[in-house]
Amino acid sequence: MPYADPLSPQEIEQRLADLPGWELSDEGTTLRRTYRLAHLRAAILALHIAGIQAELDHHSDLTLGYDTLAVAITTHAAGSRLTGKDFGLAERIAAAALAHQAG
Ligand SMILES: C[C@H](O)[C@H](O)[C@H]1CNC2=NC(N)=NC(=O)C2=N1
Repeated sequence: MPYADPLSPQEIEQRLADLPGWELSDEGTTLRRTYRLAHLRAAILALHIAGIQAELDHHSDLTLGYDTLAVAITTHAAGSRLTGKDFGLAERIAAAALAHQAG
């Protein structure tokens, strides 16, 4: 049984509409958003995200910058395509970022 099934382009557009500030990259195979916040606060948000990912057993690539935290999500087990798991994780990250007042 696959880890999760890839979403259709229509499903991706519908779910993306509920994630303001997030965009598709890599030919529609990856969800991305860069949050801007002070370095230490970005690191704390990354720690919060790591906890969510452990809970969901689904993981983003996080890049901590000087005053940014960049998030990239795809489902490796689906051949690096977008699945419902990616959007579920992105929705949880968006809620966490709001709580951390990340812009
Ligand atoms: C065994 C475990 O469920 C898998 O390795 C999971 C963990 N987290 C994952 N995260 C992501 N983004 N893609 C995966 O394919 C994936 N696989």
